Amino acid sequence: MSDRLPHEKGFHVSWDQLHRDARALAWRLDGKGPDEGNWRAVVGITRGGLVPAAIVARELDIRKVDTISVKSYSHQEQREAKVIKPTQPDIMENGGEGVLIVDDLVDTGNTLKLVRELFPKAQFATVYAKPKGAPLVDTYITEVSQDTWIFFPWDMALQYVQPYRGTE
Ligand SMILES: O=P(O)(O)OC[C@H]1O[C@H](OP(=O)(O)OP(=O)(O)O)[C@H](O)[C@@H]1O
Ligand SMILES: Nc1nc2[nH]cnc2c(=O)[nH]1
Ligand SMILES: [Mg+2]
Repeated sequence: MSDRLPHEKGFHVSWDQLHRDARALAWRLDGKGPDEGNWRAVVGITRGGLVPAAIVARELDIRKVDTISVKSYSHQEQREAKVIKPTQPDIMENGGEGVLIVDDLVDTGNTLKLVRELFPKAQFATVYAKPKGAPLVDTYITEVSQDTWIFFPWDMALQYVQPYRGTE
């Protein structure tokens, strides 16, 4: 069992909000790459990093997009982080220098710690960050408290809610 449960609060992110926040991340990273402001590739940490990585790659016109698959959670329970699919070998050259690594969020930092060992010279960016993991990210957009669980649009559906004042 994780010592991170239960989460007191929920932060529910819509597709629209995620798109805005991922664009804001791209805006912040624009022109900051080592080669005349450019990065040589974007790597999304699957699965959560896939959508933000695609948005950042589109905004910054980065055509080389790869993935690294890391699994560390089963629903809200944390397990040991494991790489279950690496990137192409050329992405790892020179410690990942010039590579932008994108994830949806950093929580405890376990996932990024593992990926940073593989890419010590890469730039790390997430859309959201919790305080414990925030020092492991170079750039992020929004910080939420450690006792908040972030719900992404792909984990939610529209549904009816009761009005605050019931009709008895
Ligand atoms: O900072 P940490 O405590 O390591 O947590 C952050 C990681 O947890 C989630 O991934 P998860 O392992 O749930 O897999 P998923 O991206 O496939 O949903 C999230 O997408 C981050 O990658
Ligand atoms: N969806 C989601 N996955 C996570 N993995 C670690 N923390 C979180 C979180 O707050 N939300
Ligand atoms: Mg993930």
